[in-house]
Amino acid sequence: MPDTQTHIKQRIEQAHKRARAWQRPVLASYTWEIPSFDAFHIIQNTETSHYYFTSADRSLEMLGCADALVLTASGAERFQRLQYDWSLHRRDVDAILYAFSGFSFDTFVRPQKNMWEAFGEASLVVPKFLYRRLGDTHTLTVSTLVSAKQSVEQYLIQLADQLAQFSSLQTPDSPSPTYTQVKNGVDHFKSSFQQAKQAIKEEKVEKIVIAREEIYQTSDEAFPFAETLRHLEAQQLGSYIFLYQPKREMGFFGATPERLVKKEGPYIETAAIAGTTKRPLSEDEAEAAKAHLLHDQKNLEEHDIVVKSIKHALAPYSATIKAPESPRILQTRSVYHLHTPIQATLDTNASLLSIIESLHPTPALGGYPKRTSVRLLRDIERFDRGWYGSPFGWLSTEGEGEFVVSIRSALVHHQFVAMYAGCGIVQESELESELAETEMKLSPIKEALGLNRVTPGGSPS
Ligand SMILES: C=C(O[C@H]1C=CC=C(C(=O)O)[C@@H]1O)C(=O)O
Repeated sequence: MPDTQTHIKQRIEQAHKRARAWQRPVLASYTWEIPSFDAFHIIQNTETSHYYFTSADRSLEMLGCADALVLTASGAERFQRLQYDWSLHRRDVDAILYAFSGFSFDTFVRPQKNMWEAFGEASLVVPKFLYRRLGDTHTLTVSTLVSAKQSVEQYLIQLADQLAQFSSLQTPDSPSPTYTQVKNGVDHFKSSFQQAKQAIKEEKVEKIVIAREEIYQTSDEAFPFAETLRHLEAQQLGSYIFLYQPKREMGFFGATPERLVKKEGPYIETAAIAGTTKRPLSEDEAEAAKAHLLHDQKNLEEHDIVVKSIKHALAPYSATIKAPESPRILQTRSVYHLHTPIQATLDTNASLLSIIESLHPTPALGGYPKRTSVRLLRDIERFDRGWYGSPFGWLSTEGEGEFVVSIRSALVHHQFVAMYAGCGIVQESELESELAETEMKLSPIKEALGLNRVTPGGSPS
């Protein structure tokens, strides 16, 4: 690929000159079209960090490998800090560049050590190698942070070596660990439920979303990330599939139906997804189950709080906000949700990250009112949510991007896998049905690990 090499060299030379002049490292990047590519094959066969995102309709797929630039931030200002640092770096490149980004649910630091320690409170990564498929167009972007301390030739040799490795990958057997449950989280959930109901009774909150953490120990040090994601992608149609794996032995992944926000120019698309019922096994019962959910007062109330709160969060930025009067049904493989798509047109040049800051957590994951419910959750829940229920997605140097709410997800930490599911609690909620709902919500991940086989209710539309 002589042309590609020449282009990469030119970009690195240019960045090198700037790095000398500006006395700081400068990003260099080059993108070219490549043939179609199996992202999971790369995840399985490389020891680097991996970042993965595919849209619910599978029209967009992104895989990042290794890190060119990692920005982190913490504390209450984490969204603005990350935005500020990103805006400095994004001026370095003349081409469009993409980054993966994820956040913790809360910035409250629990005193005890926990499995989420390596993830931090806010992170943005420009991968060294980014494979991106949009429709039928496949591209590879190579990015590197160039400093004046190293020569242009050294950068070129490193990149060429790494690229060569990708084209000569062996296919080792995928690990197939067995899993032993070490925590089912049921007792904690029951206690959270009682406390949530009490807080609602005392009118501290109208709604609060409590979560359950279930943990397994694996028999094998190597977790089968690629195989698990391949399963989720094939089975959880209509859900976004994501992975943030900073190290071989640590990764957070999931298959979420919930878009937090997509931004294209001034156009914002988001959605309220709250209110759930089991998807029946037979298609004959499907219509009755949908009709019941669409008219169930408890679920409608839970949902309505989310719609109102999202509209309220978007109002300061928006010229128009559009949403249907009543919710529709969103179906996943195991559940039906109440779903209201919401569109807004921005009348400010607010960044994607500041919109995310305003939205997160919506009452689909936190509660209403937002601050009180997040504060209450710190006392109620006795585990760290980490990145569960948080914004995860991609953004470009042009300010566009798409973030999901990272539910139906699991954390791999060495030989442990922690999976998470939550439920919105309102005044009418009942313990047994909420507990059953957490089971339904855990089932996609469990199924992907082979922990239980859920009979499919058909394919989602
Ligand atoms: C908190 C979760 O789901 C949220 C999203 C959709 C429906 C929900 C519900 O009906 O309670 C939850 O608000 C989860 O899956 O862990």
